[in-house]
Amino acid sequence: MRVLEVQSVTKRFGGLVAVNQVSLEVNEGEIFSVIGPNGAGKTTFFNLLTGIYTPDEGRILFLGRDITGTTPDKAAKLGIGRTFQNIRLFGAMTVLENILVGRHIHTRVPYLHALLRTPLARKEEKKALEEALSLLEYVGLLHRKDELARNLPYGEQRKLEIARALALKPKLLLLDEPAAGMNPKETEALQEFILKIRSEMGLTILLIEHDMRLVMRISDRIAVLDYGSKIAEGKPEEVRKNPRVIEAYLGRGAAGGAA
Ligand SMILES: Nc1ncnc2c1ncn2[C@@H]1O[C@H](COP(=O)(O)OP(=O)(O)OP(=O)(O)O)[C@@H](O)[C@H]1O
Repeated sequence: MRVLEVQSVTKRFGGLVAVNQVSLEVNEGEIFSVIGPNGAGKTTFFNLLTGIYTPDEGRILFLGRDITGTTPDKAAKLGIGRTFQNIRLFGAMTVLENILVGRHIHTRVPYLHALLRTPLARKEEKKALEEALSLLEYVGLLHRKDELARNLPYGEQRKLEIARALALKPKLLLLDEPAAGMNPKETEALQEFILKIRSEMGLTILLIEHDMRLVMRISDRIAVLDYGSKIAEGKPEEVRKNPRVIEAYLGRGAAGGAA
């Protein structure tokens, strides 16, 4: 089944074409990576998928449904979860509270019930709490549940951010540079974690990542953006050997970043 179908999507910022007629399809269960030198348009592309930006041209279909120009809230409700390049946790809230915040859109208690703390509201709250605790246990952060998010080691903050996205029960998970700032050991653990949630939670994953080792190991397919345009797509081995991809990276020199 096709989870995501992007048809010739373009996004301009004034005279700059940040995403230029990009098309791609992602199938159920795939780990699909979007790579490219700095400024290639990767994050803008994610922002188009999650309704932060509306494309100037093109269409986006999610599970066959046209979601072009959706809002971030609706995208989340439909089943698109994401994490951000710069960790966006609520630092002054506990680990558990961060998960509960992520989950609230699935709580179906009418406002008045919540306000009056009716039995229905209390039942929903209990369910939310149980689910949050079991998610924390699943990702290995249960022992941290009462700690403030900002006091967690970096690798665990990243994990918590992913867990918060998982609390929305997404079908498609967008990870924007999850390995950024991680040491090799943390990156390896992250790799195992992504593979685990993909298979055990039946997720489809779209990944932006600069760590080429991780990308090459984990991806089923890769699309390469350069100056907003897709210049290559294929299996890791095909992309690695593609002369246009090599040129795009080498052309930017060492300052252009590794991905
Ligand atoms: N809100 C915005 N307004 C104007 N220009 C923007 C905006 N967001 C992104 N851009 C520009 O669009 C281009 C693509 O940026 P984007 O952040 O999508 O690239 P990226 O591939 O994610 O880069 P990086 O790997 O450095 O995160 C860049 O030239 C950037 O400066």
